[in-house]
Amino acid sequence: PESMPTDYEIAQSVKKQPITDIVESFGLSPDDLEQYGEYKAKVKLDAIERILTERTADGKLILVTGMTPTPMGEGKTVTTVGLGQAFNQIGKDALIAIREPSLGPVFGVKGGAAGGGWSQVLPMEDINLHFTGDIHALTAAHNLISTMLDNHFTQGNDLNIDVNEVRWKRAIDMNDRVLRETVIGLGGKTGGRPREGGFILTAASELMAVLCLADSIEDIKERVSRIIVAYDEDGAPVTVDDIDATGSVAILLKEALKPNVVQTIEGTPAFVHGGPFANIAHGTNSLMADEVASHLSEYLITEAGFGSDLGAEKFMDIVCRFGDMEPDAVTLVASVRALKYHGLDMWPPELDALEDEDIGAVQRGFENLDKHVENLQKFGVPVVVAVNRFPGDTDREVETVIEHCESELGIDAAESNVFSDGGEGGIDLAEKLTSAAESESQFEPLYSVDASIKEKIETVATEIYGSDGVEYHGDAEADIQQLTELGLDDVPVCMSKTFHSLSDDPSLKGVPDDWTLEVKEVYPSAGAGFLVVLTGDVLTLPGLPGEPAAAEMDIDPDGTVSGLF
Ligand SMILES: Nc1ncnc2c1ncn2[C@@H]1O[C@H](COP(=O)(O)OP(=O)(O)O)[C@@H](O)[C@H]1O
Ligand SMILES: O=COP(=O)(O)O
Ligand SMILES: [Mg+2]
Repeated sequence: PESMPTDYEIAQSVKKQPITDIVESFGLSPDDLEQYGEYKAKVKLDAIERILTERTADGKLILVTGMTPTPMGEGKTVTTVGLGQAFNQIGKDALIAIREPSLGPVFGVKGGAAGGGWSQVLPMEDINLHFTGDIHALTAAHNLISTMLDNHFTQGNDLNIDVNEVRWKRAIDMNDRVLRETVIGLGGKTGGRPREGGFILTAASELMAVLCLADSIEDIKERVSRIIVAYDEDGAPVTVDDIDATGSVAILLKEALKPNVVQTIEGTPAFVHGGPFANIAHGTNSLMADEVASHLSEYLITEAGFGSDLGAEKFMDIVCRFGDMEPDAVTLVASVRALKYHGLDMWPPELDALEDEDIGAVQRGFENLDKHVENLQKFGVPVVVAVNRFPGDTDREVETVIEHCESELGIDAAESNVFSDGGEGGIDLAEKLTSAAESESQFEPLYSVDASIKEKIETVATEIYGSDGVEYHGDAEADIQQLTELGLDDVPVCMSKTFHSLSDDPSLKGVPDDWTLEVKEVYPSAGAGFLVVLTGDVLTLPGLPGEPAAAEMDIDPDGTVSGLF
Protein backbone atom coordinates (compact mmCIF):
# COMPACT_ATOMS: atom_id res chain seq x y z
CA PRO A 1 0.00 0.00 0.00
CA GLU A 2 1.42 3.41 -1.05
CA SER A 3 0.96 4.88 2.45
CA MET A 4 3.15 2.25 4.08
CA PRO A 5 6.89 1.66 3.79
CA THR A 6 7.91 -1.71 2.34
CA ASP A 7 8.29 -4.75 4.60
CA TYR A 8 12.05 -4.45 4.27
CA GLU A 9 12.05 -0.72 5.13
CA ILE A 10 9.90 -1.40 8.20
CA ALA A 11 12.15 -4.28 9.22
CA GLN A 12 15.29 -2.12 8.86
CA SER A 13 13.71 0.72 10.87
CA VAL A 14 13.25 -1.47 13.96
CA LYS A 15 15.93 -1.57 16.65
CA LYS A 16 16.30 -5.27 17.33
CA GLN A 17 17.25 -6.53 20.79
CA PRO A 18 19.92 -9.19 21.28
CA ILE A 19 18.24 -12.60 20.97
CA THR A 20 19.63 -13.57 24.39
CA ASP A 21 17.58 -10.76 25.98
CA ILE A 22 14.46 -11.68 23.98
CA VAL A 23 14.31 -15.26 25.28
CA GLU A 24 15.61 -14.63 28.83
CA SER A 25 12.17 -13.92 30.34
CA PHE A 26 10.82 -17.18 28.85
CA GLY A 27 13.44 -19.24 30.67
CA LEU A 28 16.16 -19.66 28.07
CA SER A 29 19.62 -18.55 29.23
CA PRO A 30 22.49 -17.60 26.90
CA ASP A 31 24.22 -20.94 27.38
CA ASP A 32 21.07 -22.72 26.22
CA LEU A 33 21.65 -21.12 22.83
CA GLU A 34 24.07 -21.47 19.94
CA GLN A 35 24.10 -17.98 18.47
CA TYR A 36 24.26 -17.23 14.77
CA GLY A 37 25.08 -13.56 15.17
CA GLU A 38 23.33 -11.25 17.59
CA TYR A 39 19.74 -11.85 16.43
CA LYS A 40 19.50 -15.54 15.46
CA ALA A 41 20.09 -18.61 17.57
CA LYS A 42 19.47 -22.34 17.76
CA VAL A 43 18.36 -23.96 21.02
CA LYS A 44 20.81 -26.64 22.12
CA LEU A 45 19.43 -30.19 22.33
CA ASP A 46 20.45 -30.62 25.98
CA ALA A 47 18.63 -27.39 26.84
CA ILE A 48 15.54 -28.78 25.12
CA GLU A 49 15.94 -32.01 27.09
CA ARG A 50 16.01 -29.98 30.32
CA ILE A 51 13.00 -27.82 29.39
CA LEU A 52 10.86 -30.82 28.40
CA THR A 53 11.60 -32.58 31.69
CA GLU A 54 11.59 -29.59 34.06
CA ARG A 55 8.58 -27.69 32.74
CA THR A 56 5.03 -28.90 32.17
CA ALA A 57 3.48 -28.49 28.74
CA ASP A 58 0.60 -26.35 29.84
CA GLY A 59 0.72 -23.84 27.01
CA LYS A 60 -2.55 -23.47 25.17
CA LEU A 61 -2.19 -24.05 21.45
CA ILE A 62 -3.81 -21.69 18.94
CA LEU A 63 -3.69 -22.85 15.32
CA VAL A 64 -3.80 -20.31 12.49
CA THR A 65 -5.29 -21.53 9.23
CA GLY A 66 -7.14 -19.93 6.34
CA MET A 67 -9.79 -20.12 3.66
CA THR A 68 -8.88 -21.12 0.09
CA PRO A 69 -6.38 -18.35 -0.78
CA THR A 70 -5.55 -16.28 -3.85
CA PRO A 71 -2.04 -17.10 -5.15
CA MET A 72 -0.71 -14.20 -3.05
CA GLY A 73 -1.77 -15.71 0.28
CA GLU A 74 -4.27 -14.09 2.67
CA GLY A 75 -2.14 -13.40 5.73
CA LYS A 76 -1.83 -16.46 7.98
CA THR A 77 1.85 -15.76 8.73
CA VAL A 78 1.14 -12.05 9.24
CA THR A 79 -1.75 -13.00 11.57
CA THR A 80 0.38 -15.52 13.50
CA VAL A 81 3.13 -12.93 14.09
CA GLY A 82 0.55 -10.23 14.86
CA LEU A 83 -1.23 -12.46 17.37
CA GLY A 84 2.03 -13.28 19.13
CA GLN A 85 2.49 -9.55 19.59
CA ALA A 86 -1.16 -8.90 20.52
CA PHE A 87 -1.21 -11.63 23.19
CA ASN A 88 1.84 -10.09 24.83
CA GLN A 89 0.17 -6.67 24.64
CA ILE A 90 -2.81 -7.99 26.64
CA GLY A 91 -0.45 -9.41 29.23
CA LYS A 92 -0.51 -13.05 28.10
CA ASP A 93 2.78 -14.90 27.71
CA ALA A 94 2.82 -16.05 24.12
CA LEU A 95 5.33 -17.46 21.67
CA ILE A 96 4.88 -18.16 18.01
CA ALA A 97 6.12 -21.03 15.85
CA ILE A 98 6.22 -20.73 12.07
CA ARG A 99 8.04 -22.36 9.19
CA GLU A 100 11.26 -21.15 7.63
CA PRO A 101 10.87 -19.83 4.06
CA SER A 102 11.96 -21.65 0.90
CA LEU A 103 13.92 -19.75 -1.77
CA GLY A 104 11.44 -21.14 -4.32
CA PRO A 105 8.57 -18.78 -3.50
CA VAL A 106 10.95 -16.00 -2.31
CA PHE A 107 12.22 -15.58 -5.89
CA GLY A 108 8.88 -16.68 -7.41
CA VAL A 109 5.31 -15.56 -6.85
CA LYS A 110 4.65 -15.26 -3.13
CA GLY A 111 7.85 -13.66 -1.93
CA GLY A 112 9.03 -14.22 1.62
CA ALA A 113 7.27 -15.88 4.52
CA ALA A 114 8.42 -13.75 7.44
CA GLY A 115 5.09 -11.96 7.86
CA GLY A 116 4.65 -8.39 6.66
CA GLY A 117 4.02 -4.78 7.62
CA TRP A 118 4.31 -4.28 11.41
CA SER A 119 3.96 -8.02 12.02
CA GLN A 120 7.21 -9.56 10.84
CA VAL A 121 9.89 -11.78 12.27
CA LEU A 122 13.37 -10.28 12.14
CA PRO A 123 15.91 -10.21 10.60
CA MET A 124 13.53 -10.84 7.66
CA GLU A 125 16.25 -10.60 5.00
CA ASP A 126 18.27 -13.35 6.72
CA ILE A 127 15.24 -15.50 7.49
CA ASN A 128 14.00 -15.32 3.89
CA LEU A 129 17.42 -16.18 2.44
CA HIS A 130 20.06 -18.43 4.04
CA PHE A 131 18.82 -18.11 7.65
CA THR A 132 20.83 -20.68 9.64
CA GLY A 133 21.39 -23.02 6.72
CA ASP A 134 18.78 -25.65 7.51
CA ILE A 135 17.30 -25.80 4.00
CA HIS A 136 20.79 -26.01 2.47
CA ALA A 137 21.63 -28.85 4.86
CA LEU A 138 18.44 -30.69 3.91
CA THR A 139 19.19 -30.25 0.20
CA ALA A 140 22.71 -31.63 0.66
CA ALA A 141 21.48 -34.54 2.77
CA HIS A 142 18.71 -35.36 0.27
CA ASN A 143 21.23 -35.37 -2.61
CA LEU A 144 23.75 -37.43 -0.66
CA ILE A 145 21.12 -40.19 -0.62
CA SER A 146 20.61 -39.72 -4.39
CA THR A 147 24.29 -40.05 -5.20
CA MET A 148 24.79 -43.02 -2.86
CA LEU A 149 21.87 -44.69 -4.63
CA ASP A 150 23.20 -44.12 -8.16
CA ASN A 151 26.67 -45.12 -7.03
CA HIS A 152 25.16 -48.43 -5.94
CA PHE A 153 24.26 -49.11 -9.57
CA THR A 154 27.78 -48.21 -10.74
CA GLN A 155 29.34 -50.50 -8.12
CA GLY A 156 27.45 -53.55 -9.38
CA ASN A 157 23.94 -53.18 -7.90
CA ASP A 158 24.23 -56.15 -5.54
CA LEU A 159 20.89 -55.11 -3.96
CA ASN A 160 19.34 -55.88 -7.33
CA ILE A 161 17.50 -52.54 -7.37
CA ASP A 162 15.00 -52.25 -10.21
CA VAL A 163 16.20 -49.20 -12.16
CA ASN A 164 12.58 -48.38 -13.05
CA GLU A 165 11.49 -48.52 -9.41
CA VAL A 166 13.78 -45.82 -8.05
CA ARG A 167 11.48 -43.41 -6.12
CA TRP A 168 14.04 -41.02 -4.59
CA LYS A 169 14.60 -37.97 -6.81
CA ARG A 170 17.08 -35.17 -6.27
CA ALA A 171 16.20 -31.95 -4.43
CA ILE A 172 16.78 -28.27 -5.09
CA ASP A 173 15.56 -25.20 -3.21
CA MET A 174 14.59 -23.24 -6.33
CA ASN A 175 11.46 -23.23 -8.54
CA ASP A 176 13.25 -24.73 -11.53
CA ARG A 177 10.60 -26.51 -13.64
CA VAL A 178 13.06 -27.90 -16.24
CA LEU A 179 14.53 -30.20 -13.59
CA ARG A 180 11.18 -31.81 -12.81
CA GLU A 181 11.72 -34.76 -15.18
CA THR A 182 15.27 -35.52 -16.29
CA VAL A 183 17.39 -38.27 -17.87
CA ILE A 184 20.59 -38.92 -15.90
CA GLY A 185 23.63 -41.19 -16.17
CA LEU A 186 24.50 -40.12 -19.72
CA GLY A 187 28.13 -39.95 -20.89
CA GLY A 188 28.97 -43.57 -21.55
CA LYS A 189 30.78 -45.92 -19.19
CA THR A 190 31.99 -43.28 -16.72
CA GLY A 191 28.61 -41.54 -16.67
CA GLY A 192 26.84 -44.14 -14.58
CA ARG A 193 23.68 -46.08 -15.39
CA PRO A 194 21.37 -44.02 -17.68
CA ARG A 195 17.85 -43.72 -16.23
CA GLU A 196 14.94 -41.32 -15.78
CA GLY A 197 15.32 -39.02 -12.80
CA GLY A 198 14.04 -35.67 -11.62
CA PHE A 199 14.10 -33.06 -8.85
CA ILE A 200 11.65 -32.01 -6.17
CA LEU A 201 11.63 -28.82 -4.10
CA THR A 202 13.48 -29.35 -0.81
CA ALA A 203 10.26 -28.40 1.01
CA ALA A 204 8.71 -31.54 -0.48
CA SER A 205 11.56 -33.85 0.52
CA GLU A 206 10.77 -36.60 2.97
CA LEU A 207 13.84 -35.44 4.89
CA MET A 208 12.00 -32.16 5.54
CA ALA A 209 9.11 -34.10 7.08
CA VAL A 210 11.57 -36.26 9.05
CA LEU A 211 13.32 -33.16 10.40
CA CYS A 212 9.96 -31.69 11.44
CA LEU A 213 8.85 -34.80 13.30
CA ALA A 214 12.14 -36.01 14.84
CA ASP A 215 12.94 -35.24 18.49
CA SER A 216 16.61 -36.30 18.82
CA ILE A 217 19.67 -37.40 16.88
CA GLU A 218 18.80 -41.01 17.71
CA ASP A 219 15.26 -40.50 16.39
CA ILE A 220 16.42 -38.79 13.21
CA LYS A 221 18.84 -41.66 12.49
CA GLU A 222 16.10 -44.21 13.06
CA ARG A 223 13.68 -42.34 10.80
CA VAL A 224 16.29 -41.76 8.06
CA SER A 225 17.24 -45.43 8.09
CA ARG A 226 13.62 -46.40 7.32
CA ILE A 227 13.21 -44.11 4.29
CA ILE A 228 12.32 -46.20 1.23
CA VAL A 229 14.30 -44.99 -1.81
CA ALA A 230 13.55 -47.78 -4.30
CA TYR A 231 12.24 -51.31 -4.79
CA ASP A 232 14.26 -54.32 -5.99
CA GLU A 233 13.41 -56.71 -8.82
CA ASP A 234 11.19 -58.71 -6.41
CA GLY A 235 9.29 -55.57 -5.34
CA ALA A 236 10.90 -55.48 -1.90
CA PRO A 237 11.65 -51.99 -0.50
CA VAL A 238 15.24 -50.68 -0.48
CA THR A 239 15.97 -48.24 2.34
CA VAL A 240 18.56 -45.58 3.11
CA ASP A 241 20.10 -48.06 5.51
CA ASP A 242 20.43 -50.65 2.72
CA ILE A 243 22.63 -48.17 0.78
CA ASP A 244 24.68 -47.32 3.92
CA ALA A 245 23.78 -43.64 3.96
CA THR A 246 22.07 -43.32 7.36
CA GLY A 247 25.00 -42.05 9.41
CA SER A 248 26.30 -39.52 6.89
CA VAL A 249 22.81 -38.11 6.31
CA ALA A 250 22.26 -37.71 10.06
CA ILE A 251 25.62 -35.95 10.35
CA LEU A 252 24.54 -33.44 7.69
CA LEU A 253 21.31 -32.76 9.65
CA LYS A 254 22.66 -32.56 13.19
CA GLU A 255 22.59 -28.74 13.29
CA ALA A 256 19.34 -28.39 11.32
CA LEU A 257 17.62 -30.50 13.96
CA LYS A 258 17.97 -27.71 16.54
CA PRO A 259 15.09 -25.21 16.42
CA ASN A 260 15.86 -21.62 15.44
CA VAL A 261 14.67 -18.73 17.60
CA VAL A 262 14.38 -15.11 16.48
CA GLN A 263 12.19 -12.11 17.42
CA THR A 264 9.13 -10.31 16.06
CA ILE A 265 9.14 -6.55 15.48
CA GLU A 266 7.67 -6.06 18.97
CA GLY A 267 10.11 -8.43 20.65
CA THR A 268 8.01 -11.60 20.92
CA PRO A 269 10.20 -14.70 20.66
CA ALA A 270 9.52 -16.68 17.48
CA PHE A 271 10.54 -20.26 16.73
CA VAL A 272 11.15 -20.55 12.98
CA HIS A 273 12.02 -24.13 12.11
CA GLY A 274 11.34 -26.59 9.32
CA GLY A 275 9.64 -25.61 6.07
CA PRO A 276 7.26 -28.17 4.52
CA PHE A 277 4.59 -26.63 2.29
CA ALA A 278 1.02 -27.71 2.97
CA ASN A 279 0.10 -28.65 -0.61
CA ILE A 280 3.02 -31.01 -1.35
CA ALA A 281 3.89 -31.89 2.28
CA HIS A 282 2.39 -31.71 5.77
CA GLY A 283 2.65 -27.94 6.07
CA THR A 284 3.70 -26.97 9.61
CA ASN A 285 6.91 -26.19 11.49
CA SER A 286 8.81 -28.76 13.51
CA LEU A 287 7.19 -30.59 16.40
CA MET A 288 10.33 -29.83 18.40
CA ALA A 289 9.59 -26.09 18.11
CA ASP A 290 5.97 -26.63 19.20
CA GLU A 291 7.08 -28.82 22.15
CA VAL A 292 9.66 -26.34 23.44
CA ALA A 293 7.36 -23.34 22.95
CA SER A 294 4.41 -24.94 24.73
CA HIS A 295 6.69 -25.73 27.70
CA LEU A 296 7.91 -22.15 27.85
CA SER A 297 4.76 -20.07 27.66
CA GLU A 298 1.06 -19.75 28.39
CA TYR A 299 0.13 -19.62 24.70
CA LEU A 300 1.69 -20.99 21.54
CA ILE A 301 0.39 -19.61 18.26
CA THR A 302 1.40 -21.66 15.24
CA GLU A 303 0.47 -21.69 11.56
CA ALA A 304 -0.51 -24.47 9.15
CA GLY A 305 -0.04 -23.67 5.46
CA PHE A 306 -2.61 -22.81 2.77
CA GLY A 307 -6.32 -23.42 3.43
CA SER A 308 -7.77 -25.54 6.23
CA ASP A 309 -8.28 -28.38 3.70
CA LEU A 310 -4.47 -28.71 3.60
CA GLY A 311 -2.40 -27.39 6.52
CA ALA A 312 -5.05 -27.60 9.22
CA GLU A 313 -6.35 -31.06 8.23
CA LYS A 314 -2.80 -32.41 8.31
CA PHE A 315 -2.03 -30.58 11.55
CA MET A 316 -5.00 -32.27 13.20
CA ASP A 317 -4.62 -35.72 11.63
CA ILE A 318 -0.81 -36.02 11.45
CA VAL A 319 1.05 -33.49 13.63
CA CYS A 320 -1.27 -33.57 16.67
CA ARG A 321 -1.32 -37.36 16.56
CA PHE A 322 2.49 -37.62 16.43
CA GLY A 323 3.00 -34.82 18.95
CA ASP A 324 0.23 -36.01 21.27
CA MET A 325 -1.15 -32.48 21.40
CA GLU A 326 -4.35 -30.72 20.42
CA PRO A 327 -5.35 -27.19 19.46
CA ASP A 328 -7.38 -25.28 22.06
CA ALA A 329 -8.70 -22.87 19.41
CA VAL A 330 -8.30 -22.18 15.71
CA THR A 331 -8.31 -18.84 13.99
CA LEU A 332 -9.47 -18.99 10.37
CA VAL A 333 -7.96 -16.13 8.37
CA ALA A 334 -10.31 -14.65 5.78
CA SER A 335 -9.71 -11.67 3.54
CA VAL A 336 -12.11 -9.52 1.55
CA ARG A 337 -9.99 -10.11 -1.56
CA ALA A 338 -10.15 -13.90 -1.19
CA LEU A 339 -13.92 -13.77 -0.64
CA LYS A 340 -14.32 -11.69 -3.81
CA TYR A 341 -11.95 -14.03 -5.68
CA HIS A 342 -14.38 -16.88 -4.90
CA GLY A 343 -17.47 -14.69 -5.27
CA LEU A 344 -16.38 -13.63 -8.76
CA ASP A 345 -15.44 -17.24 -9.56
CA MET A 346 -12.12 -15.84 -10.77
CA TRP A 347 -9.53 -18.04 -12.46
CA PRO A 348 -6.84 -17.18 -13.33
CA PRO A 349 -6.78 -14.41 -10.71
CA GLU A 350 -6.69 -10.74 -11.78
CA LEU A 351 -5.81 -9.40 -8.37
CA ASP A 352 -6.27 -5.72 -9.23
CA ALA A 353 -9.89 -6.47 -10.20
CA LEU A 354 -10.40 -7.36 -6.54
CA GLU A 355 -9.64 -3.80 -5.42
CA ASP A 356 -13.12 -2.29 -6.04
CA GLU A 357 -15.78 -2.45 -3.35
CA ASP A 358 -18.20 -5.26 -4.22
CA ILE A 359 -20.42 -6.36 -1.35
CA GLY A 360 -22.25 -8.87 -3.57
CA ALA A 361 -19.01 -10.61 -4.52
CA VAL A 362 -17.96 -10.74 -0.85
CA GLN A 363 -21.27 -12.38 0.01
CA ARG A 364 -21.03 -14.88 -2.84
CA GLY A 365 -17.61 -15.84 -1.49
CA PHE A 366 -19.02 -16.81 1.90
CA GLU A 367 -19.71 -20.38 0.80
CA ASN A 368 -15.96 -21.10 0.73
CA LEU A 369 -15.43 -19.53 4.16
CA ASP A 370 -18.43 -21.42 5.57
CA LYS A 371 -17.10 -24.75 4.31
CA HIS A 372 -13.75 -24.12 6.00
CA VAL A 373 -15.55 -23.24 9.27
CA GLU A 374 -17.65 -26.38 8.97
CA ASN A 375 -14.53 -28.48 8.28
CA LEU A 376 -12.72 -27.13 11.34
CA GLN A 377 -15.75 -27.76 13.55
CA LYS A 378 -15.55 -31.44 12.54
CA PHE A 379 -12.36 -31.62 14.62
CA GLY A 380 -14.22 -30.37 17.67
CA VAL A 381 -12.16 -27.22 18.15
CA PRO A 382 -13.61 -23.71 18.64
CA VAL A 383 -13.15 -21.45 15.59
CA VAL A 384 -12.71 -17.66 15.49
CA VAL A 385 -12.62 -15.94 12.09
CA ALA A 386 -9.95 -13.26 11.59
CA VAL A 387 -10.76 -10.74 8.87
CA ASN A 388 -7.25 -9.72 7.87
CA ARG A 389 -7.82 -6.17 6.64
CA PHE A 390 -5.96 -5.09 3.49
CA PRO A 391 -5.51 -1.38 2.63
CA GLY A 392 -8.17 -1.29 -0.09
CA ASP A 393 -10.89 -2.95 2.04
CA THR A 394 -13.88 -0.71 2.89
CA ASP A 395 -15.63 -0.65 6.29
CA ARG A 396 -18.79 -1.98 4.66
CA GLU A 397 -16.95 -4.98 3.19
CA VAL A 398 -15.28 -5.85 6.50
CA GLU A 399 -18.50 -5.38 8.47
CA THR A 400 -20.35 -7.66 6.02
CA VAL A 401 -17.92 -10.48 6.84
CA ILE A 402 -18.05 -9.97 10.62
CA GLU A 403 -21.85 -9.76 10.52
CA HIS A 404 -22.07 -12.96 8.45
CA CYS A 405 -19.88 -14.90 10.91
CA GLU A 406 -21.69 -13.69 14.00
CA SER A 407 -25.31 -13.86 12.81
CA GLU A 408 -25.23 -16.58 10.11
CA LEU A 409 -22.51 -18.86 11.50
CA GLY A 410 -22.93 -18.02 15.17
CA ILE A 411 -19.16 -17.81 15.72
CA ASP A 412 -16.87 -15.02 16.86
CA ALA A 413 -15.08 -12.94 14.26
CA ALA A 414 -12.69 -10.03 14.58
CA GLU A 415 -11.22 -7.49 12.21
CA SER A 416 -7.43 -7.77 12.31
CA ASN A 417 -5.14 -4.85 11.51
CA VAL A 418 -1.90 -6.46 12.62
CA PHE A 419 -0.30 -5.74 9.24
CA SER A 420 -0.78 -1.98 9.51
CA ASP A 421 -0.72 -1.65 13.33
CA GLY A 422 1.24 -4.60 14.72
CA GLY A 423 0.00 -6.22 17.95
CA GLU A 424 -2.32 -3.27 18.65
CA GLY A 425 -4.30 -4.30 15.58
CA GLY A 426 -4.93 -7.81 16.91
CA ILE A 427 -6.16 -7.12 20.46
CA ASP A 428 -9.84 -7.84 19.72
CA LEU A 429 -8.90 -11.07 17.92
CA ALA A 430 -6.54 -12.09 20.75
CA GLU A 431 -9.25 -11.55 23.36
CA LYS A 432 -11.76 -13.61 21.38
CA LEU A 433 -9.20 -16.38 20.99
CA THR A 434 -8.33 -16.46 24.69
CA SER A 435 -12.00 -16.95 25.58
CA ALA A 436 -12.43 -19.54 22.81
CA ALA A 437 -9.37 -21.38 24.18
CA GLU A 438 -10.92 -21.46 27.66
CA SER A 439 -13.81 -23.68 26.54
CA GLU A 440 -13.15 -27.40 26.80
CA SER A 441 -12.15 -28.47 23.27
CA GLN A 442 -13.53 -31.82 22.15
CA PHE A 443 -10.66 -32.43 19.74
CA GLU A 444 -10.95 -35.57 17.58
CA PRO A 445 -8.89 -36.52 14.51
CA LEU A 446 -10.97 -37.16 11.41
CA TYR A 447 -10.14 -40.87 11.02
CA SER A 448 -8.54 -43.78 12.82
CA VAL A 449 -5.13 -44.88 11.51
CA ASP A 450 -6.45 -48.45 11.63
CA ALA A 451 -8.91 -47.67 8.82
CA SER A 452 -7.87 -48.94 5.38
CA ILE A 453 -5.83 -46.64 3.15
CA LYS A 454 -8.81 -46.12 0.86
CA GLU A 455 -11.10 -45.32 3.80
CA LYS A 456 -8.68 -42.69 5.08
CA ILE A 457 -8.34 -41.08 1.64
CA GLU A 458 -12.10 -41.16 1.07
CA THR A 459 -12.82 -39.67 4.49
CA VAL A 460 -10.63 -36.64 3.81
CA ALA A 461 -11.87 -36.33 0.21
CA THR A 462 -15.57 -36.38 1.06
CA GLU A 463 -15.61 -34.75 4.52
CA ILE A 464 -13.03 -32.01 3.97
CA TYR A 465 -12.84 -31.45 0.21
CA GLY A 466 -16.53 -32.14 -0.43
CA SER A 467 -15.96 -34.65 -3.25
CA ASP A 468 -18.55 -37.27 -4.20
CA GLY A 469 -15.86 -39.95 -3.98
CA VAL A 470 -12.39 -40.96 -5.15
CA GLU A 471 -11.11 -42.40 -8.44
CA TYR A 472 -7.79 -44.22 -8.49
CA HIS A 473 -5.69 -43.66 -11.62
CA GLY A 474 -2.34 -45.04 -12.88
CA ASP A 475 -0.70 -47.37 -10.38
CA ALA A 476 -2.53 -45.95 -7.36
CA GLU A 477 -4.50 -49.14 -6.66
CA ALA A 478 -1.36 -51.26 -7.07
CA ASP A 479 0.50 -48.86 -4.74
CA ILE A 480 -2.24 -49.28 -2.11
CA GLN A 481 -2.17 -53.06 -2.51
CA GLN A 482 1.62 -53.16 -2.14
CA LEU A 483 1.65 -50.82 0.88
CA THR A 484 -1.04 -52.88 2.60
CA GLU A 485 0.89 -56.10 1.96
CA LEU A 486 4.05 -54.47 3.31
CA GLY A 487 2.14 -53.55 6.47
CA LEU A 488 2.70 -49.83 5.80
CA ASP A 489 -1.02 -48.97 5.85
CA ASP A 490 -1.71 -48.24 9.54
CA VAL A 491 -0.41 -44.66 9.36
CA PRO A 492 -2.01 -41.28 8.54
CA VAL A 493 -2.34 -40.09 4.94
CA CYS A 494 -0.68 -36.83 3.83
CA MET A 495 -2.73 -35.54 0.91
CA SER A 496 -0.84 -33.70 -1.83
CA LYS A 497 -3.36 -31.44 -3.60
CA THR A 498 -3.58 -28.03 -5.23
CA PHE A 499 -4.12 -25.17 -2.77
CA HIS A 500 -6.09 -23.11 -5.30
CA SER A 501 -9.33 -25.02 -4.74
CA LEU A 502 -11.04 -27.29 -2.23
CA SER A 503 -11.08 -29.76 -5.14
CA ASP A 504 -8.11 -31.11 -7.14
CA ASP A 505 -8.93 -28.71 -9.99
CA PRO A 506 -7.30 -25.29 -9.41
CA SER A 507 -9.91 -23.48 -11.50
CA LEU A 508 -12.89 -24.49 -9.31
CA LYS A 509 -13.66 -21.78 -6.75
CA GLY A 510 -16.11 -21.58 -3.85
CA VAL A 511 -17.29 -25.06 -2.85
CA PRO A 512 -17.05 -27.30 -5.94
CA ASP A 513 -19.72 -30.01 -6.21
CA ASP A 514 -20.30 -32.97 -8.55
CA TRP A 515 -16.65 -33.97 -8.68
CA THR A 516 -14.52 -36.91 -7.59
CA LEU A 517 -10.96 -36.72 -6.31
CA GLU A 518 -8.38 -38.22 -8.71
CA VAL A 519 -5.64 -40.11 -6.87
CA LYS A 520 -2.57 -40.67 -9.09
CA GLU A 521 -0.07 -42.32 -6.75
CA VAL A 522 0.36 -43.34 -3.13
CA TYR A 523 3.86 -43.68 -1.73
CA PRO A 524 5.26 -44.21 1.76
CA SER A 525 7.18 -41.65 3.75
CA ALA A 526 8.37 -44.46 5.97
CA GLY A 527 10.81 -42.17 7.76
CA ALA A 528 8.15 -39.59 8.52
CA GLY A 529 5.54 -42.23 9.31
CA PHE A 530 2.78 -41.38 6.87
CA LEU A 531 1.66 -42.12 3.32
CA VAL A 532 1.75 -39.39 0.65
CA VAL A 533 -1.26 -39.36 -1.69
CA LEU A 534 -0.66 -37.50 -4.96
CA THR A 535 -3.82 -36.06 -6.51
CA GLY A 536 -4.62 -34.06 -9.68
CA ASP A 537 -1.68 -32.26 -11.24
CA VAL A 538 0.02 -31.04 -8.06
CA LEU A 539 3.66 -30.16 -8.75
CA THR A 540 6.40 -31.16 -6.32
CA LEU A 541 8.74 -28.77 -8.17
CA PRO A 542 6.95 -25.49 -9.06
CA GLY A 543 8.14 -23.13 -11.81
CA LEU A 544 8.78 -19.39 -11.87
CA PRO A 545 5.96 -17.01 -12.94
CA GLY A 546 5.95 -14.49 -15.78
CA GLU A 547 7.32 -11.80 -13.46
CA PRO A 548 9.51 -13.47 -10.85
CA ALA A 549 10.05 -11.54 -7.64
CA ALA A 550 13.77 -12.08 -8.32
CA ALA A 551 13.58 -9.65 -11.24
CA GLU A 552 12.72 -6.78 -8.85
CA MET A 553 15.51 -7.41 -6.37
CA ASP A 554 18.73 -5.46 -6.00
CA ILE A 555 21.50 -4.72 -3.52
CA ASP A 556 23.35 -1.44 -2.94
CA PRO A 557 27.11 -1.19 -2.47
CA ASP A 558 26.50 -0.80 1.28
CA GLY A 559 24.57 -4.11 1.32
CA THR A 560 21.08 -2.62 1.49
CA VAL A 561 18.67 -5.02 -0.21
CA SER A 562 15.59 -4.00 -2.19
CA GLY A 563 12.69 -5.97 -3.70
CA LEU A 564 12.61 -8.58 -0.96
CA PHE A 565 9.10 -8.82 0.53
N1 LIG B 1 -3.38 -7.03 5.85
C1 LIG B 1 -2.46 -7.02 4.87
N2 LIG B 1 -2.25 -5.91 4.14
C2 LIG B 1 -1.32 -5.92 3.15
N3 LIG B 1 -0.56 -7.00 2.80
C3 LIG B 1 -0.74 -8.12 3.52
C4 LIG B 1 -1.68 -8.20 4.59
N4 LIG B 1 -1.62 -9.47 5.10
C5 LIG B 1 -0.69 -10.13 4.39
N5 LIG B 1 -0.16 -9.33 3.45
C6 LIG B 1 0.88 -9.70 2.47
O1 LIG B 1 0.33 -10.77 1.69
C7 LIG B 1 1.32 -11.78 1.45
C8 LIG B 1 0.84 -13.10 2.06
O2 LIG B 1 0.84 -12.96 3.47
P1 LIG B 1 1.22 -14.23 4.36
O3 LIG B 1 1.03 -13.87 5.80
O4 LIG B 1 2.53 -14.78 3.95
O5 LIG B 1 0.05 -15.22 3.91
P2 LIG B 1 -0.05 -16.81 4.10
O6 LIG B 1 0.82 -17.18 5.25
O7 LIG B 1 -1.49 -17.04 4.37
O8 LIG B 1 0.42 -17.37 2.79
C9 LIG B 1 2.62 -11.27 2.08
O9 LIG B 1 3.37 -10.57 1.11
C10 LIG B 1 2.12 -10.30 3.14
O10 LIG B 1 3.07 -9.30 3.46
O1 LIG C 1 2.49 -24.12 2.65
C1 LIG C 1 2.04 -22.96 2.46
O2 LIG C 1 2.11 -22.04 3.43
P1 LIG C 1 1.47 -20.57 3.33
O3 LIG C 1 0.01 -20.75 3.11
O4 LIG C 1 1.76 -19.93 4.68
O5 LIG C 1 2.16 -19.89 2.18
MG1 LIG D 1 2.32 -18.45 5.72
